[in-house]
Amino acid sequence: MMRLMEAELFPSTPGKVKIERAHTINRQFNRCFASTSTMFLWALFLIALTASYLSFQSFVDTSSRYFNASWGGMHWEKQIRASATVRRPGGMSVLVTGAAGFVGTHVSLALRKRGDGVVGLDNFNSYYDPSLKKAREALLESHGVFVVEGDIDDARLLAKLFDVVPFTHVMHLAAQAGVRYAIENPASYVHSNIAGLVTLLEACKSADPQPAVVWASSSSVYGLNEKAPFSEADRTDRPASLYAATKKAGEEITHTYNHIYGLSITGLRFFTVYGPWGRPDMAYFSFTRNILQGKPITVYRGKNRVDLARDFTFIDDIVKGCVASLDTAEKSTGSGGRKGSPAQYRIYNLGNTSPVTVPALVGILERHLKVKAKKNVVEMPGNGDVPFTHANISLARAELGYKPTTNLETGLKKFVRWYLSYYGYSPRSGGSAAEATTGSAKSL
Ligand SMILES: O=C(O)[C@H]1O[C@H](OP(=O)(O)OP(=O)(O)OC[C@H]2O[C@@H](n3ccc(=O)[nH]c3=O)[C@H](O)[C@@H]2O)[C@H](O)[C@@H](O)[C@H]1O
Repeated sequence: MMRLMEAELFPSTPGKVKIERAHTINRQFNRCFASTSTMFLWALFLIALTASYLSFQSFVDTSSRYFNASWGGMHWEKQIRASATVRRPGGMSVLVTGAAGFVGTHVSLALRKRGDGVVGLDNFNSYYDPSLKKAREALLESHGVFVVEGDIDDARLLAKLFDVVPFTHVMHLAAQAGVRYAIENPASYVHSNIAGLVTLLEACKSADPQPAVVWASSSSVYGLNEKAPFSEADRTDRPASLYAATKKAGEEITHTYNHIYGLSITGLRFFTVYGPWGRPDMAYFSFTRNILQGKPITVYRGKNRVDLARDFTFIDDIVKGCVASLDTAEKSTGSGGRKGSPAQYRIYNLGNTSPVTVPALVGILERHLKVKAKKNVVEMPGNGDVPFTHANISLARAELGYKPTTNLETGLKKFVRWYLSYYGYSPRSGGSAAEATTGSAKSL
C-alpha cells in the first residue's frame, strides 16, 4: 500500500495531471494519517479506561471483602469478649478451633460449663453436612459460647482475635479429618493440617502472652506399626495415608515452634472417637444411617480374611483427656516471638485400650437399632486404612489422670439415642425411625 502511494506521489515522468493527482493523494494520505493517529489516541484512551476500571474493580473487591467479612466490628468484638469471660477463680480463656466440629463442640461445652471463657473458631466447610455444624453452633450459643466463622489459615483474623482477647490456651481441633478422603482431596489436608496449623502457630508465637497449645494429632500416625498396643515411643515414620502424614508432620511442626519460640505444646493422639453429635463420615455413623434406611453397608476386611479392628473411644472420655491436658499445660515461655526458657512438649495417646472389630461394631448397632444390617463384606481397598489400632494409655493415665470409662456397647447406645432424637426421621427416607426399623429393613 505504502509502495503504491509512493509510486503515485513521485511519478517517473512529472506532469500537471500527475501533480494534481499527487495533491489529491497527499490529502488522502494526510486524512489517512490523521485517522490513524486518532485511532491510536482512541486505543490509548481505551487502554487507560480498561486499566482504571480494573484497578477500581480490585479496590471494590478488596474493600468489599474487608467490609463484608463475616468478622470484625465493635459488636463482633463485644461478643468475643463476653464469650471469653472467665467465670471461675483461676479459670482459663480458651480459643477452640474447630469448635463446630464433633470434638470441638463437646470440649467447648465442658469448658464453658465449669466457668472457663471459650471462643470458638470454625470455617463451617462442607466436608460433611454443614447443617449439623450449624446445629452444634446453636447448641454452643445457647450455652454462651460464641463461634467466629473463619479459617485457621487467615492470619489477619487470628491476629485480631489475639488482639481482642489475651487467650491463655488454644485448643486446636480444626483439621481436615478422615483417612480415606485424602485420596479424593489431598489439597484440603495440606490447607488445614499443614498451612492452617503453621498460620495458627505463628499467631500463637506472636501473641503476648503466648498461649499454651493443646491440639489433636491422631492414632493414624502409628501407620504400619505392628507392635501392639501402640505406645507414644513407638515408630511413627510409616504413615499409611496422607491424613496420617499431615498429622505426623503436625507433630514435627509443633515441636519446632516449641523449640524456637517456647510455645507450650501438647499433642493428643485420638483413637477413632465416636458418640452423640458425631461425624457423619465415620463408619459407626454412616452404618447407623444405612441400617435404618434398609440400605447395604460395606464392611472392609483385611488380608487373609482378618477383621479390621479399632480402639473406638467414647467422646466423654476424650473430653476428659482434653480438659486434663489444658489443666496440666505449663505456660509458654516466649514473648515478643522469642523463647525464654525450654517449654513443655508432650504427646499422649487418648484411646480406650480395648479394640473391637468392625463386624462386632455392626453387631452392637444392630442390637441397639433392632434392625439387621445388609452387609457387603469386601477386601479393604488400599486407600489409607490400617488393619488395627490399639492404644497404650499408661502415659496419659500417669500424667493426666486419664481413665476411659465407657465401653463400645454403652457408648453406641448413647449415640443411637442421640441419633434418633436428632434426626427423628431417617434423613433420606423421610420415614420415622420406628418405621424404618419395621419397614424395608429387616427387624431382629
Ligand atoms: O483414630 C484416628 O486417628 C482416626 O479415626 C477415624 O478414622 P477411622 O479409624 O478410619 O474411622 P472410621 O472411618 O469410622 O472407620 C472405622 C473402621 O471402619 C471401617 N470402615 C469404614 C467405612 C466403611 O464404609 N466400611 C468400613 O468397614 C474402616 O476400615 C475402619 O476399620 C477418623 O475418621 C479419623 O479422622 C481419625 O481421627
